[in-house]
Amino acid sequence: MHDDGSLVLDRLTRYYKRVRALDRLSMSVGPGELFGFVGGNGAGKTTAMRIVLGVLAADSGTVSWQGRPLDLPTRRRIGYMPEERGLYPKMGVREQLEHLARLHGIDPPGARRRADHWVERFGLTGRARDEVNNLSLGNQQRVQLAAALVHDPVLLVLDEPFSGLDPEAVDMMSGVLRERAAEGVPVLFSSHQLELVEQLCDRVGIIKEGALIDEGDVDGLRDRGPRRYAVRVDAEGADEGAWLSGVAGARAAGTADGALLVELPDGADDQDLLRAALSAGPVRSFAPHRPRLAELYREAVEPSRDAAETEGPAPERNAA
Ligand SMILES: Nc1ncnc2c1ncn2[C@@H]1O[C@H](COP(=O)(O)OP(=O)(O)OP(=O)(O)O)[C@@H](O)[C@H]1O
Repeated sequence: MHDDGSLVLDRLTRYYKRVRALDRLSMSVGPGELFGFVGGNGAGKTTAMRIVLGVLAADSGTVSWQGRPLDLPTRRRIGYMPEERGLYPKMGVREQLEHLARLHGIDPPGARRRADHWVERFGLTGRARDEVNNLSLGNQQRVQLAAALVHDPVLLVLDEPFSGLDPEAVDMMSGVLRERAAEGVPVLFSSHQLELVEQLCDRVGIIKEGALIDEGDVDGLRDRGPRRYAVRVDAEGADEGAWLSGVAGARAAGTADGALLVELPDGADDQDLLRAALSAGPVRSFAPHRPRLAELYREAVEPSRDAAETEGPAPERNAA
C-alpha cells in the first residue's frame, strides 16, 4: 500500500451489535486525488468516514496517512463534513467560521481572514451575519463546507457534500474540491449522484455490505466489464437480437437509448457482427458501448442483472 501521502484504510471491520457495517474494507486515496465513494444506503460509507475521523473506533483494521497511523493531532487537520450537519444553529455565519478556525488552533487574525475568504468564496457575503438557522438548506450546506475548509485541512473527508445543492452550488463545490485536490490534498467524498461522481472523480470506489467490490478510474471500470456494442438495425425482431444467431458467442444484453446492446466474447470480430446486422436490414448506428458510471455501478452491485434492466436514473439518497 502507499506511504507517499496517501490516506490508507486497511481492512477496517466494524460491528454495531450484530450488524456488520464494515467487512475488511481496504482502500486508499492518493495525494491530490478526488475519490468518489459510492454505495447504496447502509453500505457503510458513513461508518468508514467516521472511523477515518476518529469519532468512531474500528473493531479491527487501521487508518494511516503518510505511512503512519492517523493520530489525534493529524485528525484535527482533517476537513470533515458530517452527514448529520453539525453547525451552531444560533451563531452567525462569519462568527461561526471564525470560531471553528480558532478551535483548530488558528490565531485570531488568521481565523478572521479565513472566515472572510470562505464567506466570499461561497457567495455568502450578504448572509454573513445571519444565524445559520435562518438560512436555506443549500446555504447551510455551503457554510458546512466552508466549516470543513476554514482551517486549511491536509485531508478532506466529506459525507454527501452535494446532496440538496442547486446546480450553481454544485459547480462551486466541485470547483473547490478540484482546487483542494490540485493543492495535493487527498479528497474522499461520498455521493449518490453518480453522474457528478463520474465527471469529477479521478477514482471511484464501490462499496457493498461493508466491503469494496470495485474501484478504479471510470475508464478502468469500463475496461473490466464485458465488451458491448450498441447496434440499431431496421429489421424484424431487431430489439430482441433475432439476427444475432449467426454470430458466434454474441448475446443480446438489453437496450440503451433505443439501440440493442450486444455482448461479444473476447477475440470475436466486431466486423462479423456488423456484417450480420447489415444482412438483417439497414444499420442506422453501430458503435462500441461506453457505459455510464450508473450502469457500471448497478452491474457491480447486482451482477446478475442485464443491462436492459440497468437503464434509468441514478440512485438517489433514498434508493435501496
Ligand atoms: N449508530 C448505529 N447503530 C446501529 N447500526 C448502525 C449505526 N450506524 C450505522 N448502522 C448500520 O451500519 C450499516 C452501515 O451504515 P452507514 O451509515 O455507514 O451506511 P452509508 O453507506 O453511509 O448509508 P447512507 O448512504 O444511507 O448514508 C447499516 O446497516 C446501518 O444500519
